[in-house]
Amino acid sequence: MFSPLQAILFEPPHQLTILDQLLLPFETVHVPIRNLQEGHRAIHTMQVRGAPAIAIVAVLALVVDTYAAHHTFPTVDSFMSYLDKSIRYLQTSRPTAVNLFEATTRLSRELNELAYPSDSSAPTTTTTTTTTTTVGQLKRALLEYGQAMLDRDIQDNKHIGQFGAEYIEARHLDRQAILDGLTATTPIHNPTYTVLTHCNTGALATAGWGTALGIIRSLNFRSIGRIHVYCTETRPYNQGSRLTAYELVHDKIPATLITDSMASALLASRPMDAIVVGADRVTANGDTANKIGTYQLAITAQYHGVPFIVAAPTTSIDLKLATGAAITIEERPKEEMLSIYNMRLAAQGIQAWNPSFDVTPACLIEAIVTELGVITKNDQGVFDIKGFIEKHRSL
Ligand SMILES: CSC[C@H]1O[C@H](OP(=O)(O)O)[C@H](O)[C@@H]1O
Repeated sequence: MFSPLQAILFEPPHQLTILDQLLLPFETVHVPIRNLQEGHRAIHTMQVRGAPAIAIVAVLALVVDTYAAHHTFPTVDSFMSYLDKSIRYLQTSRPTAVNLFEATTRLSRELNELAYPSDSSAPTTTTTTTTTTTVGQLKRALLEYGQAMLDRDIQDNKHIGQFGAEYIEARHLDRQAILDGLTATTPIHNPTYTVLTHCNTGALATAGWGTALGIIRSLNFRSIGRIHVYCTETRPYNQGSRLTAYELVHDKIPATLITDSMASALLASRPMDAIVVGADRVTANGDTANKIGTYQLAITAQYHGVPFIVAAPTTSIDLKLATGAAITIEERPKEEMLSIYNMRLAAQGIQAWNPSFDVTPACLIEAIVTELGVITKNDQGVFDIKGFIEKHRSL
């Protein structure tokens, strides 16, 4: 049974259904995903979107496809060959978010290790019994991998929410104390936290709770009645006005919608505890690809002395890329910018540039909130993301 903010419903092993986000908030329509092609199309057309959500839908589309009654695999090799071809196809759906690539690459590695165990490490014995993996075991492993992605994402987001809320509370006291000349330990009674967010990074972009919006949810839970959220429209897909506003109203979190062009004027007009955004791909140095408009929010945050915080599960971190210069930025059809709901918004004949993401350099980012904790810059003023992950994964 779908809940109102649920983007993905998986009823293993055969049924995957998504909420068609192109129609929100005006219509609630659930769409079955029965095979790879339908999964690829749902991601490519942005019926489902959000870096974590598209990775989960891609893998679960592969699950329901391989479990389809008509789909038989006579040998392990035939299954693995189909898996490899399917993963390459799914990876063509959208290029910028790393989550889909990370999830499917890890899936391929794990299933190959299962299908073709390397016995080279096995001790030599006089009588060897080789246990061959069956297609059924591989399909089961694929199903469990997809289910684990759903479960892990929600847990990651709850941790991100907790770490991020605590960080903003601490910064609020620090900032308030500085503003009032008080010591950082001076209790500030009845603080009101004001945060600005961009795009949609909530339950609709993930398996639940959300990343940047997950931080806002956690902050709201801890400070009921003492938070006000500003969200940008996020043209041209309007993730903010259509999806984030929808989630904030659903959760009864006090919030105000602004146009993208109002952000600097907003920061100039009132105190802002933080700008909190999501991420599609964070590179090893902390450069972050996120929804178009994020970069200019980071610039205005810097100018106004407002903490700029990125919320990113480690599944959105790409340590293979040294900097953001190497990130592929998706360009969407210009028609998505020139019209809305089939209504033309611009003069006929005008050209349009429609990049779906931009890259915010690490120098404009104060903190990266992950499920392992908050990454801040070291004494050299840079992020050591690899070192942070290795340290916290070993704990
Ligand atoms: C936790 S969602 C991360 C990221 O994905 C969104 O992009 P899109 O709506 O195009 O899939 C946006 O950039 C969010 O910040």
